[in-house]
Amino acid sequence: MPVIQKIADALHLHSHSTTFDDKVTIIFVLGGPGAGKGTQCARLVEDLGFCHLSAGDLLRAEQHREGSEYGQLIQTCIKEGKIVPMEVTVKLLENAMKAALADQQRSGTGWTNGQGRFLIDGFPRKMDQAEMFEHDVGKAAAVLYFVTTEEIMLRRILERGKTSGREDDNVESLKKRFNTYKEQTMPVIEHYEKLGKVIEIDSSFPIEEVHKNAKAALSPLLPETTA
Ligand SMILES: Nc1ncnc2c1ncn2[C@@H]1O[C@H](COP(=O)(O)OP(=O)(O)OP(=O)(O)O)[C@@H](O)[C@H]1O
Ligand SMILES: O=c1ccn([C@@H]2O[C@H](COP(=O)(O)O)[C@@H](O)[C@H]2O)c(=O)[nH]1
Repeated sequence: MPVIQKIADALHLHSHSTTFDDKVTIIFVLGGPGAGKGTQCARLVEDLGFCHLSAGDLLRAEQHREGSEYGQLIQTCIKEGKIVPMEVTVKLLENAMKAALADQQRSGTGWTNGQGRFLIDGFPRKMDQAEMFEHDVGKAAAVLYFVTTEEIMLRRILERGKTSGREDDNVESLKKRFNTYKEQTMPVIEHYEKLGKVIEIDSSFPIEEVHKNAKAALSPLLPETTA
C-alpha cells in the first residue's frame, strides 16, 4: 500500500470501504506448521458455526484447477515453503467468502441478515498480505494463535506426511516452512499483539483440551445473532 494512502487512512482523510463490513466476523488463525490450526478450525466449525477457509487448501485447489495460470507458481512456492504473491491468495479468500455468504444453504447461528463468521486459517503469513486484506476485504476481529514446540510440530507433520500426500510434509520442506514462519509470519503476530488482538492458545495438549480453551476464548468475541 502506498505510504500516502497509509497516512490518509490513519488520519481518516477519506472513507474507504472494505468488501465486507462488521456484520462479518473475521478471525485469522495462525501458528507454525503442524501446530493444529486445521484440526482446531474443524472443531470450532462444529461448535460455533464458523465457515473455515484454509488459505493453503484454497491455493492447492487453485494449483490443480484446469486452466489456472498460477498452478506452477503455487506448486513451487508450496514445495519451497515460500509465500505465494499476496494478490493470488487474497483474491481466492475474498471469492470464497463471497460464495459462503451467498450460499442459501448456510443458515443458523451467525448467518442471518447478512451476518457471517469466518476462520481464515494459515493467513496472513506476511505483513503485506495482512495490510492488503484489511484494506480491501475486511477487518480481523482477532488472531487465534496456536503455539507449541518445534519438536511437537515436526513429529505431527512427519506423521501426517505418511498419508497426506502433501508435497511439503517432509523434513526438507518443513525446515524451509519453519524459516519462513519465523522470518515472515512472526512479525505479523507481533503486529497484532501490539493491537491487542492476539488470543494465544497452547496447542501441545490433546485435541479436545485445546479445543475447549480455544472455544472459551473465542465465544465472547462473537456477536449476538440478529433475527
Ligand atoms: N492437539 C493435538 N494432539 C495431537 N495431534 C494433533 C493435535 N492437533 C493436531 N494434531 C495432528 O497433527 C497433524 C497436524 O495438524 P493440523 O493439520 O491441524 O496442523 P496445521 O497447523 O493446520 O498444519 P499446516 O499449517 O501444516 O497445515 C494432524 O495429523 C493432526 O491430526
Ligand atoms: O497465505 C498463504 C498460505 C499458504 N501459502 C502456501 O501454502 C503452503 C501450505 O500452507 P498450509 O497452511 O500449511 O496448508 C505454505 O507453506 C505456503 O507455501 C501461501 O503462500 N500463502
